[in-house]
Amino acid sequence: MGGQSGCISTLWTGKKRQSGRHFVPNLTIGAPVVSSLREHTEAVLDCHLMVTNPEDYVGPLKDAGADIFTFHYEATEHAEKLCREIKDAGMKVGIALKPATEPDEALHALIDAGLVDMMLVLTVEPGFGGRKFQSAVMPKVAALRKKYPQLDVEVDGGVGPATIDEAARAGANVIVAGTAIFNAPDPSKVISHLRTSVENAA
Ligand SMILES: O=C(CO)[C@@H](O)[C@H](O)COP(=O)(O)O
Repeated sequence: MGGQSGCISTLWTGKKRQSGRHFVPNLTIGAPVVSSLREHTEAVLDCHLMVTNPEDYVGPLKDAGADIFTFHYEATEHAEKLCREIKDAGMKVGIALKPATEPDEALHALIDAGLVDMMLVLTVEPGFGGRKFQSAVMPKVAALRKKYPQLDVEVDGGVGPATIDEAARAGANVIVAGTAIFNAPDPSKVISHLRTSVENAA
């Protein structure tokens, strides 16, 4: 979505990494799957880590070929150090916020310092696909877009044809969608719909 910033509108079918360690109740994929995917695609591998100690995964995901390492702001006491480690490893930094987490002064300082490439605003409680989009989170998206026109702002959770316009109007330029795409009779049609909505909101 160009929006105020001219950001390139894109729709990444990012790889979700919901490895356990108690941040979310379910285990899904890990670095070995990312590494296998890397061998077959040039696509952006945007790895959203829903893990308790994200610091432990910088090396494994770097070695696996991840492009974006997105960790949960709630899952570490050392966000600045982790941002620097991710960048030193040659990956982009994403910071994810659960619906109830608002950006605080420390997070704004990280973004202002240029340590954050993307903010992931979850519109569902993390862990499982197919949950209902929480419109109440949109003001957080809009505030981030207003304050940081150049920043990639990603929305994830319950995004589909019925909710994409709301997310795009709020300022999201990176969209994560699972159920809406994988359950669709024609997934490519849904992807085009999502991409068009983001581009039109620019
Ligand atoms: O994994 C999460 C959040 O933890 C899900 O939000 C998926 O990333 C997308 O799922 P859908 O809501 O699009 O089915």
